[in-house]
Amino acid sequence: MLSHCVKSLRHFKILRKSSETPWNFLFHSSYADTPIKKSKLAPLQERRMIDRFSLYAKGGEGGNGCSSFRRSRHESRGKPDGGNGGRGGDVILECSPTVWDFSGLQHHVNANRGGHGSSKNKIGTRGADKVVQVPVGTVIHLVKGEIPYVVEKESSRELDPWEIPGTLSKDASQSDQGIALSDPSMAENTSCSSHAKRSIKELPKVEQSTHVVSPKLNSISASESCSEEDGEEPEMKCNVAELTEQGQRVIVASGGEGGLGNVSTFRVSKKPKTKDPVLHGDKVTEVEASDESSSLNIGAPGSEAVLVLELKSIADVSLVGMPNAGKSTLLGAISRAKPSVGHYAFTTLRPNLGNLNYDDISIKVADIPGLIKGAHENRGLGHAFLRHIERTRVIAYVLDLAAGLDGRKGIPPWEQLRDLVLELEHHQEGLSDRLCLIVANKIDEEGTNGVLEELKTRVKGAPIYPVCAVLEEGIPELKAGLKQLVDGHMSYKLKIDDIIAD
Ligand SMILES: Nc1nc2c(ncn2[C@@H]2O[C@H](COP(=O)(O)OP(=O)(O)OP(=O)(O)O)[C@@H](O)[C@H]2O)c(=O)[nH]1
Repeated sequence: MLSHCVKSLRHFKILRKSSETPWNFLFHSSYADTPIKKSKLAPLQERRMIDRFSLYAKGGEGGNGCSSFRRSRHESRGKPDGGNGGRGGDVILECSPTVWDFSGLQHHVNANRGGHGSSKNKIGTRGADKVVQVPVGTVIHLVKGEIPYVVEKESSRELDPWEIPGTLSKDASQSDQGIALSDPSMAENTSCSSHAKRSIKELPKVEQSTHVVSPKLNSISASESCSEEDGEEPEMKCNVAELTEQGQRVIVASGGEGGLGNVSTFRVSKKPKTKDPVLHGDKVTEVEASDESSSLNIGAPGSEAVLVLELKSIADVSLVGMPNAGKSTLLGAISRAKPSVGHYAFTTLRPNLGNLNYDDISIKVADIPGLIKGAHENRGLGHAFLRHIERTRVIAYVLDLAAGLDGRKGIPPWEQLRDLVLELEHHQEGLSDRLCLIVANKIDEEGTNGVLEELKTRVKGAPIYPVCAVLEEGIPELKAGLKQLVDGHMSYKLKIDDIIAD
């Protein structure tokens, strides 16, 4: 009875403490210096995009083979009947359009180990694969481990040059040569992929409707491309594989083979040495196998890989402009996308995608967060978003016609254009050298007609489309121009010399 009272008193004290805690917590949290962490459920635009991610992947260990003997009245010495261990699971990256960035990923991913073999020649179960969903446009760089191999759907098509990372500045023939092993680094890569192909025969199929092909590789040598961005990763092999289509899969770490059961080892060494057989009913289980067979019956470890995943958006057109130029408003006007719009700079924190539907084709447009002068040196939102422009075919420069009008702090549109082109060139030489057009936005504002006329005299080499994104004026003409550029009926490229700035 006394002990019961003591217990309930303790319980009461605990309750009192816990009932105080929330108040203390609220009190402290409201005056805390540290910023409150944003919930994972915050709207996408409020969260910073994670477009580069390091991942350690380990395939599951193979299960051990079993060593067991079956005895019957006629076979007093017993026949081996231990089954093989099951294969370990693979770590697979799968391309999914429902994933935006790498924020939902874990840095360590281990696949499950295979089941152990058992008596009556039962093979261990195959370890479960770990499937990690990554966004469309994920490029894989390899820090350690083997080059992953792609398990692609039958319907997969050949990639266009702007979709293969690193080939943008090269012409198609160069990249073809690269793939045809003109480059020694490629030879190395391809030897790895052929190794992968060899090992594929031993692996069970991941999906019945799939076939295994070598990864899309390019001819950039690892050290060359990695030294551009991160000095601390000198050994990294860049762009070893990429995921560009929904459902595409890449095995980045494969499971180890299962160990052999004594049914199989018996065939390998015809004289199995057994010690101290222990009788379980009509079955004899070997307590200690010979050294040779014991090494064979242990499951092999899974392969390990250290990867860096990088996201490069895939769109046909990217809207590139200074903050507040009206890119998000424009994306909303030309497509059904509903990006956030604000009258302050850097409303857009991650690229928004929209689909532009025509009778015959659909064009994907990406609204790239605002770039400012020095973006390539990580100013503003930094150079992370310049990467997304690398993977688009057409650039639509969105200029704010009203920015430089009297009494405003902004810069005139021709200077905006020059700064944008220079930023692209600083990030990657030749990045601005692709099909483009100019969107002269905010034509509804007073005094912008004169600015537009001046823009036309100062910029040659690319068509200028005057629009008012908020009122959706000039949108049909712009949509027609974008279509003509994308389907190749129009071809304009802008050079820095085509812009006359002050
Ligand atoms: N007058 C006028 N204002 C516009 C027009 N288009 C956009 N705006 C305004 O310009 C401001 C910025 O628009 P956004 O679409 O957020 O600009 P943004 O380029 O996406 O800006 P960031 O997210 O900073 O890159 C908003 O207040 C819009 O209402 C236009 O055609 N005319």
